[in-house]
Amino acid sequence: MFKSDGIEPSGQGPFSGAAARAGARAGLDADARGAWDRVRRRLRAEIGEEVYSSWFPRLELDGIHDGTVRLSVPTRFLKTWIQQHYIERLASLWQEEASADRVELIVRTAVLRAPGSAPATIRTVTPAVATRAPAAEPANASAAVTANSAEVSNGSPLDPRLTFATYRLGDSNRLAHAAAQKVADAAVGSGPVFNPLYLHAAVGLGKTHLLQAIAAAGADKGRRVVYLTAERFMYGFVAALKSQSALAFKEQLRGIDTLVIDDLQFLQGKSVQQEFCHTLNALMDSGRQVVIAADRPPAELDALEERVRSRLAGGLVVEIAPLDEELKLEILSARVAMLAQQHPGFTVPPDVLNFIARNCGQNGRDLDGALNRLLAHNQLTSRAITLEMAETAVRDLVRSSEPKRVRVDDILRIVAKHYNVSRADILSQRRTANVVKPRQIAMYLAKTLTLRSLPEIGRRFGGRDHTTVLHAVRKIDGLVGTDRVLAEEVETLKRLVNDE
Ligand SMILES: Nc1ncnc2c1ncn2[C@@H]1O[C@H](COP(=O)(O)OP(=O)(O)OP(=O)(O)O)[C@@H](O)[C@H]1O
Repeated sequence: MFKSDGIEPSGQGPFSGAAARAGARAGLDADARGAWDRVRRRLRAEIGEEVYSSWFPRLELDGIHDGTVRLSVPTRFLKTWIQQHYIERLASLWQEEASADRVELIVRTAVLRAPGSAPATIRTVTPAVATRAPAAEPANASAAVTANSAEVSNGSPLDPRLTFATYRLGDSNRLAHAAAQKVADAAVGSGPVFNPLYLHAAVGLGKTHLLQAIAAAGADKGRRVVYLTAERFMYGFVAALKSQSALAFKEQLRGIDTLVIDDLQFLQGKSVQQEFCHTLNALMDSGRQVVIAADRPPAELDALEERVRSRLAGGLVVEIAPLDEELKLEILSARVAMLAQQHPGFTVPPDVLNFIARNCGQNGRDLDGALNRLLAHNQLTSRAITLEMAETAVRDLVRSSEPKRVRVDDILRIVAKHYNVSRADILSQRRTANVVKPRQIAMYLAKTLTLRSLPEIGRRFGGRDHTTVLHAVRKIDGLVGTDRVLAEEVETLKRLVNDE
């Protein structure tokens, strides 16, 4: 009996927690590594290079404990596929090579991925035509695995929330948005505008949102649009090969007007890549629009063949940069308005939105997570959303997005040294300008870089009232927007504190 329990549990146990698993992986002993090498070699020999390179390169051994082997993959889709087709085989290989009596297969969380590797995104893959579908449910991998290749070539469903109307604009995404809008606005039957349009960005910065907006707008205009994740393309092609319907699969894909491929970094396997390349060429050569997103620029898609990379780089390549604070606030406000439609009375005060924008991560998904947390607390406890409540509700999210915890003591020491005053000066009641400025900056840093509440910071700064801290935070916050020299000083100090 082989168990598979989905996403990494966060509970206790021999395998629990990111650190434990990272440590387990790093600390695999020579026996485990040797057995893993042999299992892989044998599997590869049995199923052939082609199939192996489509499904197994991202399977990792996380550890062996009490006779149980734990393997992980980055997506739920891969997990389901391997679970359904190869788990028995993997189990008997492990039994033979390491006398293991159990194999567990789990999905690695984004936090656990190896440095530089692709994020563990999970996409809805239920087969459907690329027209407006009901709001996407969480990934339905088993539906994908039982789908056939023809269903795949119809594309994945679109989330009706991801449209141009709900996409917020800032400096970091203006160009990507303009290019996407131009592609979507092109008259039906006219040639492609930029081909391919290639968007790249780190996790959660809105690539899928823009891609789905293009697909939805195209479908609304009557274009035949197919939106697929690279994984789904890969699955469709392999399923078509198996059922000997590859020709039909290719023809269906080549008969569309717009092909939208998401998460291209996940495309793997030589023949899958070749097929992708043929599809790309066939579509582009016959004047159809191709739109692609990935987590890195074409030149850095190391797993892809050079000719695919250069074809991709030949269109318009646009990066979406990290969200700045203003854009985060825009996204948060729009999201609150959306949540309020489903949960009348749900409001989030501006200071809480500011706190989340500053402290709860760098991307749209982090922001969604923080707001969902507030909503849950609000609904479950009936407590109004205040800054204090938010600090408690999202405390762990703040921590996980900070590389390390910053201490107020470090801030005091670094700021004092920088402005050539003593720590005692900062904590004193003196109000001369040369002391007031560093004190206010230190309070601002304490509020923005730590989890301390205003009253706590007041206490750490010589027993001051929380309104004094609030005044300082607001003042520096305002000055940072208008005084470039001060903004640079504050940035330097932040770096010094974070490097501590
Ligand atoms: N500019 C934006 N306006 C509105 N919502 C946004 C914006 N950018 C990101 N989001 C929201 O943030 C969340 C994550 O965005 P999305 O899934 O598009 O990211 P992604 O770049 O595709 O990430 P991944 O690389 O993990 O696939 C979504 O809920 C999305 O709607």
